[in-house]
Amino acid sequence: MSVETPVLRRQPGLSVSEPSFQVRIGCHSAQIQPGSQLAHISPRLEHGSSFRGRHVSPNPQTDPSRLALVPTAGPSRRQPPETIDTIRFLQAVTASLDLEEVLGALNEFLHQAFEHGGWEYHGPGDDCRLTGGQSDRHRLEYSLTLNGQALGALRLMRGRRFSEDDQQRIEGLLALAAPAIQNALRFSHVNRQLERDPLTGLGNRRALSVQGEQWLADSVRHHHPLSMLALDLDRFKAVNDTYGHPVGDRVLCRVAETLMAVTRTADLCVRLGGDEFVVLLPETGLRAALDCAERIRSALAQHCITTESGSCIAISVSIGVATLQPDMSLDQLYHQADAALYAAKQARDADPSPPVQPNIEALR
Ligand SMILES: Nc1nc2c(ncn2[C@@H]2O[C@H](COP(=O)(O)OP(=O)(O)OP(=O)(O)O)[C@@H](O)[C@H]2O)c(=O)[nH]1
Repeated sequence: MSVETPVLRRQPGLSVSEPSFQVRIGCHSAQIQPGSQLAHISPRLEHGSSFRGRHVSPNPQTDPSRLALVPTAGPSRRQPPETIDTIRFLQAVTASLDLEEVLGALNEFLHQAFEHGGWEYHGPGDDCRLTGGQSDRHRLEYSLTLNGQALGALRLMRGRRFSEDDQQRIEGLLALAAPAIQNALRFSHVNRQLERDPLTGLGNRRALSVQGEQWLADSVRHHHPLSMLALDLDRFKAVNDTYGHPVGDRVLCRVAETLMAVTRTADLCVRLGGDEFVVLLPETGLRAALDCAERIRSALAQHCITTESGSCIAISVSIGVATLQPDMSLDQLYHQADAALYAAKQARDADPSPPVQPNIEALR
């Protein structure tokens, strides 16, 4: 297994929006000089128009929109330069705002031209990794930035070495694709924000719907269990009334932190609104869901929120537990969990002394 060291060039600017675009090669980053624009796309170019470091010429097939990116060093004897239809390339990578589709289109194009066998993409955060094809021996790796924004890292793999010509043409295409990758990253960021509860940072109702429908379909397909907890704080209104909303907000945030701490990374924690939360537990049956509910309850009961005046606010929560039954929809699963929660609250109200049994109910 070898990681190919991309060729470091003296004039490595690969800019379509110079001077702020960089293709960083490996751990070395290239400073773009103003005026180092290389792959300027214009259908009205005279044959043989030359740009610094890159030679752009129209396709000999007389189609003015078909441009070839050819290294100025001249075509390699080993491998004649291939014509790359940049218009079609741009149409393909900009056709969607979905990151997976953008990278799919990019790699399909790269595969046609360079026959790489596999690729891996790591987004700028740790939360996104996309792959295609097969891992292979020779690797070309780039970390991409555009206008100072990190766009993640792309690794291309194939069984034979990438020549310098290959690398130059790949870098030109990455430069062209960079704005599409940036737009897709922004789009996914906006989508994530739409699914986030601004106060606690947990998912919101939309996240529950999007992720829940997917997990429900997976559960049905693979006959795996799926459980849901519906949580509601006990007498939260009194906290707000006594200590004020900012303290109430701190309580809500503490509940969110606790949910995140005691559930698995694979679980989804959501604030539906007010003092209502939902935890969706994939691959989890009723017994394990009840255990999870008890872990949440006891973790919340162990700590209190200290106010500025030194008061200590205990956090108590009621929890309803439900497990997916055949032919149930996500809404029905939620209504089951909510009905169990209602039963837990009723049991609490029937006996207003501090509960001997935790306020956890499951409808079976
Ligand atoms: N601090 C704060 N309070 C909120 C927020 N959203 C809703 N609330 C308050 O949450 C409280 C919810 O109280 P309820 O669920 O009606 O009742 P409760 O006092 O918890 O009573 P039980 O559920 O019967 O135990 C209300 O006082 C709302 O005003 C918020 O974002 N921040």
